[in-house]
Amino acid sequence: MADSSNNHPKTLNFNVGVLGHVDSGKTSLARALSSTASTAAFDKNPQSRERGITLDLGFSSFNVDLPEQLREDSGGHGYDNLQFTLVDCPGHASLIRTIIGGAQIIDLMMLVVDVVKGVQTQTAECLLIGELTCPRMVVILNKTDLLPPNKRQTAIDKMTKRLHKTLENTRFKDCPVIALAAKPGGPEAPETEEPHGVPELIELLKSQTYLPHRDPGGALLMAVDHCFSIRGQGTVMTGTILQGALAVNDTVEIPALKVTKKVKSVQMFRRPVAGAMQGDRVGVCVTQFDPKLLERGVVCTPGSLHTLHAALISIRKIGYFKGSLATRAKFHITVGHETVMARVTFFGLPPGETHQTSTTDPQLPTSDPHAPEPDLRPLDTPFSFDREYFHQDEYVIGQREAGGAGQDPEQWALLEFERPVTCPILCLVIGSKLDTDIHANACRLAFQGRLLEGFEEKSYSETTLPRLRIYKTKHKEGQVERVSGPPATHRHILHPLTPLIVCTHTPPISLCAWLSVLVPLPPSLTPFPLSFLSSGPCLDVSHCWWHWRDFQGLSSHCVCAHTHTHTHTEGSEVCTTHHRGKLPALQDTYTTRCHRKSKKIIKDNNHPSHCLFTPLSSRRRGQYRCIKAGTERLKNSFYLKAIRLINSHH
Ligand SMILES: Nc1nc2c(ncn2[C@@H]2O[C@H](COP(=O)(O)OP(=O)(O)OP(=O)(O)O)[C@@H](O)[C@H]2O)c(=O)[nH]1
Repeated sequence: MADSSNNHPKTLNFNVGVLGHVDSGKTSLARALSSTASTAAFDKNPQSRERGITLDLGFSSFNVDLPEQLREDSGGHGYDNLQFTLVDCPGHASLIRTIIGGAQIIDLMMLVVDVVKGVQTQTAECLLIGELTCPRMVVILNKTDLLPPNKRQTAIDKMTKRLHKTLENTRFKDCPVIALAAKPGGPEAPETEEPHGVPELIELLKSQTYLPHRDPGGALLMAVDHCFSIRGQGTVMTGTILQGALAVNDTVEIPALKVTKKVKSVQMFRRPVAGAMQGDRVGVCVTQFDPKLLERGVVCTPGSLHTLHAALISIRKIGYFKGSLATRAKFHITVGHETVMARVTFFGLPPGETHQTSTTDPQLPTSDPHAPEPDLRPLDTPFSFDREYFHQDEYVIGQREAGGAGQDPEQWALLEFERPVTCPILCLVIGSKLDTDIHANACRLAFQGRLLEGFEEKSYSETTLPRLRIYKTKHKEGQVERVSGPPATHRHILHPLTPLIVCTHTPPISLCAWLSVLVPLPPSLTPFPLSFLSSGPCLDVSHCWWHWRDFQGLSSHCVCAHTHTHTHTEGSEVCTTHHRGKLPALQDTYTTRCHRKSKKIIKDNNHPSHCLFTPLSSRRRGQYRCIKAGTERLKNSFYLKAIRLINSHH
């Protein structure tokens, strides 16, 4: 929001992110550009902080005349001048955590490249972050003073060409590249040494500006990057308004601490204002709040943010990531303004199905209507609890060689956070492997996505998660042991000739699946009609979530089938109940087999599970190892049952 006071000119704030590899000269560049450097940006002296409401380290600004295109473009806004707020991003691993919050309000990115070293690992990562968050970019080739004067221009031209080639397949194709020296002579040079090429850069930046999308509507969301107290006034939180608006006397919430505070005053670059809106950098003064409680975080309209234990996101792999994206792997997830570890489960549409993708979701933020559209296709992908999804052991990559469009199929992921995170719905999510060696020359950013659904309850896995219907395909084969008539309980619903086929070599979970092999004998043994199989009378598929597909064949020797089953335990529970209650024949077969196998293990000293059957020293609790011992293997129903059997037979 522009300055509300009539005494001051109306200023348009334009946020410029300064990103690049470590030591490429980002801070030097921000320093060279900033005429109105805030005290917090370049002067860490606490006394200077107390002089007024200042901004956090890394934020500085400078004002210029309103460029021509904004005069024409500004419609009824009537801005008088333009303020560039520079967001100088840190290097190293902390970059990703810090920048994603800030990057969501960056209107333009300056990618700083050391002209001698060229594109380095982190340059590429910054480029990716820019692609995800920012519509425009300018590349700065810094440290040109290090090039020998006679070869300088040739080297700059060569590097510019290489960069254009690198950017060819990104949204920043044909973006401007400018060469300069932010601090000629390096650290040893005197402070008086003038930077080279800065006026040209300012002109270039002015030419690249556009009227950014600023909307005061909706709930307030402000990213706080610094918090400190001013004696006699209160506590000041400085940050950027990411969404909505803020005014003096508003009540705001600090969701991480679950407290609400009244806004006493608001300042923008040391000038008091009545209010501010999306895109503005502000200092917000509240009373009776200990600044030590909040270093970084968010402030919002009370009740507008949610604390999530898990979330469903749309997902797209970042092409440069070389590692695997496997289900159950852990990633660093940056969601909103927090980074937390989470376990990821991938899922997609059932094979052969495609989604109706909406490419114009009105809720998705777009900063610049004139900017080239990024490929947000998978991120827009709607999700519904009403349909079934297909479990994926890993992220599926599009088949480029097979003549396909080359795009990855639409897919989603379930994120289960290690600790709860507070964030808005539909916010950007970035998954990364921040523990990868920073010198490994590998991209640490693994995937991007958009948060579609959040699970706020701690017990989400029992309450809301079962609504998510993901199925797996299983292929099982078993020998037909015996074909007999149906059990008495089923006689009234089955054809008198219905056989019961008992199969061997089926582990407990699939034993449940084999219950479905209670089918009437077909006139000829193969093939089975699908519709008939999926509505088999043995199991009520609508309740137990077992379906049968592609029944491949049945003979007196071999049964072969594909099943798909939901991954939740509820499905198997129901099946087990069926199994125990209604099919004694199968139950007996399994019991006999368990007993036989456990005796074999007891005799075999070398069997890996032999130790589980060691007699206990305490005779009170049974003869063999306590079944509640809790090892991973004992959770398997075979061992539970086998030990119970052995104990009871003793
Ligand atoms: N010769 C020369 N040295 C430069 C130039 N710009 C920056 N430097 C030097 O490069 C080093 C790194 O500069 P910084 O501005 O701190 O780099 P940075 O990218 O902000 O570093 P991080 O924030 O730690 O990633 C310093 O020693 C600077 O003096 C330049 O134009 N020429």
